[in-house]
Amino acid sequence: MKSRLDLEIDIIPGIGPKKKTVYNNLGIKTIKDLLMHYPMRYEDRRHFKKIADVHFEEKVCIEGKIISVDLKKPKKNMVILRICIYDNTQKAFLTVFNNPYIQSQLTIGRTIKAYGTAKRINGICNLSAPEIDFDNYSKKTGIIYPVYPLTRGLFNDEIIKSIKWVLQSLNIKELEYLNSKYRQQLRLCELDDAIKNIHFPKDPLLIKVAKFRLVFDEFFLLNIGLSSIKHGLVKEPGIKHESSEETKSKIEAFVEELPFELTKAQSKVMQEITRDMASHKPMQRLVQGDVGSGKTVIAMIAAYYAYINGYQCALMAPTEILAKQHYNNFLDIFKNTNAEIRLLTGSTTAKNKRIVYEELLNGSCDIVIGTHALIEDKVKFNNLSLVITDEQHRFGVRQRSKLLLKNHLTVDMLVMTATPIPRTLAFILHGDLDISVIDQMPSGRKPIKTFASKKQEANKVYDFAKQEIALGRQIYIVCPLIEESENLDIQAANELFETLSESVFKGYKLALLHGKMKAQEKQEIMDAFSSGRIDVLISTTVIEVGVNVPNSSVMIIQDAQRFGLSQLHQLRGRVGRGEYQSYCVLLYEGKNKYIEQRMKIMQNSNDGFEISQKDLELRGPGEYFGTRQHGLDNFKLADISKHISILNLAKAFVDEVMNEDPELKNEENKAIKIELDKRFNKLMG
Ligand SMILES: Nc1ncnc2c1ncn2[C@@H]1O[C@H](COP(=O)(O)OP(=O)(O)OP(=O)(O)O)[C@@H](O)[C@H]1O
Repeated sequence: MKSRLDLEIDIIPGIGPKKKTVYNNLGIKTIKDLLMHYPMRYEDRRHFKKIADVHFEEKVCIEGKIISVDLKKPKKNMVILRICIYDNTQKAFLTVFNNPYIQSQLTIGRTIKAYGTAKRINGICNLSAPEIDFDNYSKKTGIIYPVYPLTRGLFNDEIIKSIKWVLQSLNIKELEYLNSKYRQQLRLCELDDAIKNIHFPKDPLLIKVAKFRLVFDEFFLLNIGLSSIKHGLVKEPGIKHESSEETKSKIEAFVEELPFELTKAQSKVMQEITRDMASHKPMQRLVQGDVGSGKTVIAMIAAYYAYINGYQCALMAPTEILAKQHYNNFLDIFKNTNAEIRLLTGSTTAKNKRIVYEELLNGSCDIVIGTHALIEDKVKFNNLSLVITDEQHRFGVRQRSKLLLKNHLTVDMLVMTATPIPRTLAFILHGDLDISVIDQMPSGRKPIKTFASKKQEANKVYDFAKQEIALGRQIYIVCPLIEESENLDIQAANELFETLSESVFKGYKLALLHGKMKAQEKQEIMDAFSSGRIDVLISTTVIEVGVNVPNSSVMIIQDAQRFGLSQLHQLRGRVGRGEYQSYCVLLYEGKNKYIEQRMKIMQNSNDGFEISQKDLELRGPGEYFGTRQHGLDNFKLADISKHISILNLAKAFVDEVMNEDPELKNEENKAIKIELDKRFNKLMG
């Protein structure tokens, strides 16, 4: 049976069709939505002050007996009441404009309570347009008063009245979905109490208790939802890769032949992946690592493992440049194997595409590397066992699950991301994946030296860059993305390119790279830069994603104040990839504490995880994660930068419940399942 709480809000007295539309504009359709429209702040109006003790310019509650009322009509349609009250200490004036209701209630000697900002007029306390309580009037004083997000045509008191009606007339106990055993274990209050107290708290402590419960709910439901997706997707058994001694020694030999020794962190992640691939359960693993921590080689080992088992592997990169780069790296590392490796991107000619399609279908191609071109319907595999996506950018969980659903659910899936996010948060963004972390850099890397410099000092920075060029190195100069339009952005890059070619870098080999260039043109420029034929590459943020040119040693970022810290860290990671000491110069403009603080963080830390944690704290989750859907924007109270401990509690509880009862079929979890089905989609946006 449908609960009355699921009914639309127009069952509430006073909400007609017009008001209903106004509420709808706030996203409030049902009674439940209304209950979840939480106050954005509170005014503590519990205590009354004696008029003699009132500080001016403060917001106060006062009460006193009416001793006189003065009525003025300065204009047509304007009535001003000046009510004089006295409380045995002093008198005060309440100035009320155009309020016939109050006017009708005023009798000398009656006690009146008011809340407002106290001003001193002629030495006497005056509250202009105060909120007034008579004994029988809806309370505005003596309470903690909730202040709600509003919209045009809706007043705070209307919301208060509507919510009060719901709390008095309907049974909100039925909202509870966690049994008392769980609540006790988690030290959570009951949901109906949380809702009552978040709206009408008698004590500030009760707001805390209520918030704790409601924040927990948001984290818990999103998380258990993601976890259910994971369990739902892995119902079918997957491909079990052979894990015999022979296979193991083949992998060891492959690793042995790499031009470097794996770091401990890489070895650990390799173990995690090969263990997943050797099991029947389809792998769904995310590899997180700082820029340059060596994720690609991990992908190669996984691909090799699939290959020696006679299966095919597909690697999907976000851009053509990256796909090509991976392709070349794979060709190099696999040169002593017989693996057939192909590239498939948007710019592959129709003829070559047909050939690759054919080879994938008949099984003669072992490893295919490409862009989104790989998920076209025409691409059919002979015996695919491993899909690797190099995300670089964060995809929403939903997009990825779509991608998975469209493809082969039972194949092993490896996701690589170069956007380190705080460990505590990774499971929210990637809650549908198991997570491996490469938390160590290859040895011998010299940490990049970072400097922040005012824009006016750019010429000094360019001189330094020239010294590096003289040593045989190469330089990146990054122009900011101008938010309003990509065209402006390109125009700015063009202008910088023209100016620098004509002035400080006259006689040097400069090139420009931006997002709107044709794929082939971009590729040619990147090839020229990779092979050392260009000294200075001026680019928009295109290069943020994973380009590897070990000879480049200086990264100059223009208008660095416009970038997020994580993005700056990503950009910086384009240098320091080879044997040379590398530098990153942040050219910035503007003077404020916030900018300087950010520049300092970049100078002091080279750790992507730490930087992203700071970035999150400074910018808040909304901006940090951008506009992509991930469920976080839809939290009402939960804030991942503030509520880490509640988040951890929710996560631990999700793990506990899902380990015991992954399909949420047990009696005690049935209500959770119902709540999840109702609320998860809302949380996912
Ligand atoms: N264990 C290692 N020892 C030395 N060099 C390594 C090691 N692992 C990887 N490398 C080298 O480090 C460089 C960066 O590796 P890779 O491109 O895989 O990094 P990444 O983690 O994908 O970085 P990004 O996210 O920035 O693309 C490459 O030139 C690679 O050959």
